[in-house]
Amino acid sequence: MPIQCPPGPWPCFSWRRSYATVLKETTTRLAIWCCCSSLVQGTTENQIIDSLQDEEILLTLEGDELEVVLVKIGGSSLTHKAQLETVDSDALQWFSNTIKETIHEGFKAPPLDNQCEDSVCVDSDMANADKNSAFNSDGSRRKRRAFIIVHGAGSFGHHTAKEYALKGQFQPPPTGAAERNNIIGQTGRRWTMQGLAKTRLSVQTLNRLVVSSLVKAGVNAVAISPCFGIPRMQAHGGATEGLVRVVRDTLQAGLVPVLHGDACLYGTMQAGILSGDILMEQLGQCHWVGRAIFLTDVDGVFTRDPRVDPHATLLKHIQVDKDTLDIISPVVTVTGSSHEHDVTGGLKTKLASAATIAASGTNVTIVKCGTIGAERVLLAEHDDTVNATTVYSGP
Ligand SMILES: Nc1ncnc2c1ncn2[C@@H]1O[C@H](COP(=O)(O)OP(=O)(O)OP(=O)(O)O)[C@@H](O)[C@H]1O
Ligand SMILES: C=C(C)CCOP(=O)(O)O
Repeated sequence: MPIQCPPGPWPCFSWRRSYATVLKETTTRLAIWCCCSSLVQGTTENQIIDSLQDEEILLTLEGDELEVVLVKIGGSSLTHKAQLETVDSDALQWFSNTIKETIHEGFKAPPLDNQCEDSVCVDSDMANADKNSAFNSDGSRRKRRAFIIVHGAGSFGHHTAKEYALKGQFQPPPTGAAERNNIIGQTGRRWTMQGLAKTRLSVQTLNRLVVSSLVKAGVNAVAISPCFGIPRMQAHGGATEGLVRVVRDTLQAGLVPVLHGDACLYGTMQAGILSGDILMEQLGQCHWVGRAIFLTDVDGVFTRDPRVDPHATLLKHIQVDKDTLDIISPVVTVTGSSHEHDVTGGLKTKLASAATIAASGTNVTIVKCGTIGAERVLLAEHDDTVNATTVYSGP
């Protein structure tokens, strides 16, 4: 059968970019092969097909194609940021219930009326052909929602990090002579590592609360602790391949990965803080991630910090340049977090991560946790009437 190329031109800058962009616009493998092969000179058909096989395009579960949604619940919403190690139980409950209501059944515990004996289970709803069909009534393939969850640290981490002078890191660590110049004495090193150990323990305590709440709600969630869990993950990130692989394997098994900002090594003898916003940036650029959402404690991005300037107005759309990552429009002043213990840069870091994700072709929304608007954003049912900020790349 002749292969029909979808009409171009496609916005391709490199093999990777073209691959990712086209994937988000079509789910037809042959069309992808066709577009890419006509644009990437010197790449043979076999190389392209090998590459497609290496990086499986579609994620499916129980026969359904998955729409993978990457969501970060910020520490400002999940905790009372000013009070050491205090969770906001209402926010956590809202989050777990909302995820349960919006996720594909395949990520949930089986219904109570299913019968399982010696690991062999009979699905009580198996008889319902429509419910279990991989296709919609119009013949199109069913797409069901999967979530990758990242959470911030809030008062489980930022307080301790500040006490031990651990900072958010956004660039790779210095190496060679530059690193040797930074080497601190044994006492300094021990103190820093004590800070790392305590900060990590604190945020892992929150992670356990989040995972417990999701599991209690009936969601099959598992903790993935990035530093020391993902080989070579450091305070600035930098282990994207391993991270992506673990997250993907988890989803494919029908489990919801729950990651968190973390305290990590930075170089060989230093420590620093890996913000959940950096994890969002690393995962949000994957070609199989459909959307990214930041749930925070304000309605979205304002012209200025709304906690400082009551006249600040909400920006519903922010356009970023896909090459420079600069904000094209409108004018926005972002400062760090208004919470005094924050060590990872507040909204400034979030917006930089959002710009990078948007430039890779994934739409990003920033919205207030616990609101109807947030529920609509999670369901992809929002429009301009919802108070939220969408970050997208252009022109
Ligand atoms: N232009 C702006 N628009 C909106 N919020 C802003 C702006 N400038 C600064 N902020 C501040 O950013 C804060 C949100 O960032 P913050 O890092 O605290 O969120 P978070 O992701 O929920 O927390 P965490 O980093 O602990 O996970 C808001 O409470 C607000 O005060
Ligand atoms: C302070 C720690 C341990 C992680 C910070 O992650 P963030 O709250 O997502 O910026």
